[in-house]
Amino acid sequence: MKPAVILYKSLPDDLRTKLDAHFTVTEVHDISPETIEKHAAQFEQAQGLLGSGGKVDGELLAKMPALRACSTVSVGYDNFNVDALNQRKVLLMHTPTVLTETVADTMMALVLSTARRVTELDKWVKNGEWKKSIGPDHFGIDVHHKTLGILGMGRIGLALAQRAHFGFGMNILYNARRQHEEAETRFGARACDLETLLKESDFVCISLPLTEQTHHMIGAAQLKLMKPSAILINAGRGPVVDEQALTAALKDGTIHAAGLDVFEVEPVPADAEILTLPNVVALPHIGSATHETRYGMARDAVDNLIAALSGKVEKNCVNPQIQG
Ligand SMILES: NC(=O)C1=CN([C@@H]2O[C@H](COP(=O)(O)OP(=O)(O)OC[C@H]3O[C@@H](n4cnc5c(N)ncnc54)[C@H](O)[C@@H]3O)[C@@H](O)[C@H]2O)C=CC1
Ligand SMILES: O=C(O)C(=O)CO
Repeated sequence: MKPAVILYKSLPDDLRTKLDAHFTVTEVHDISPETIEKHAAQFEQAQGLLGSGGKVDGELLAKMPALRACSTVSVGYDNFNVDALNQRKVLLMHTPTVLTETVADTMMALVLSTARRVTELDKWVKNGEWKKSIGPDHFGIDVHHKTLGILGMGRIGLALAQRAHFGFGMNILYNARRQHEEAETRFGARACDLETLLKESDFVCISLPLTEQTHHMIGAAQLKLMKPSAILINAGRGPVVDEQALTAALKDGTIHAAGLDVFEVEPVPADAEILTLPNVVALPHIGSATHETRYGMARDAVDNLIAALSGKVEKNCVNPQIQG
């Protein structure tokens, strides 16, 4: 008999066919309390869980006694209680690598669009405001040869450094818990403490995971250390930045602008004050959202679940140590 699996994200047809070939699949809209109640028997029998978003915690695990593996269609896994999974010996699979370059592209897009006021001036032209050549009120600031500081020098941070250094001749600073030899050799990146990075960077770029340590790592005190001309880019997770403090800093000129792909609450409420600020470029968490990359993530998530439930895990596992 094929193992039972709960799918909570729709998949391209060919990948769904592949999943069906290996498992008995119950597709649900999400993993909300309503869905769990409605499909209680399927959740109870499921050995696998595949999807993205939604909390996977002790409460859910209690309703899934047969669960052996979770496969998230994401690299970030802050919505999973990894300790609870470890206790239950449930494997957690994710999709690093496949999305790295695309997310770095998105971060570079935020760097360019904030510095050169792309979205603001696009609206200005479309609203018929272009009556003569623009003056200093509408000028942007240069990106090339400036200093870009990276918080989270992992896969995405490294891909961003490559673009910034080779594409735009930028100096790279980074703050990390360990020295990153590859970044230093390839891009001349300089390791520094958080305070130095904030003080010296023209662009502070966040590609950090959300953890207890990174929650509100950037608040009012840190924003005050930044140059008034500096721009903050966040494509890691919203709660790494105290959004209230950021809103205040953007309003009073503590910093120049922000480019945000992630927010403390997602979807960000339409009436959030931060969305009213002209010096904010806001994206709806689309860091990895290209046709090619989203397909690659879904493909890897399917392969990851097949590997995990057949005892053949070789890569993409967050907690491989739990295997017997
Ligand atoms: N906006 C979007 O659509 C996307 C957002 N992400 C976010 O980006 C994050 C990073 O992804 P990857 O680069 O693939 O992960 P990674 O694990 O390769 O890189 C994360 C880096 O952050 C560092 N780090 C963690 N805690 C730290 C701390 N307290 N202080 C300093 N450095 C710390 C790690 O040592 C690591 O080098 C994901 O966890 C996810 O939250 C990822 C993909 C898409
Ligand atoms: O992969 C992730 O962590 C995302 O945020 C979406 O691509």
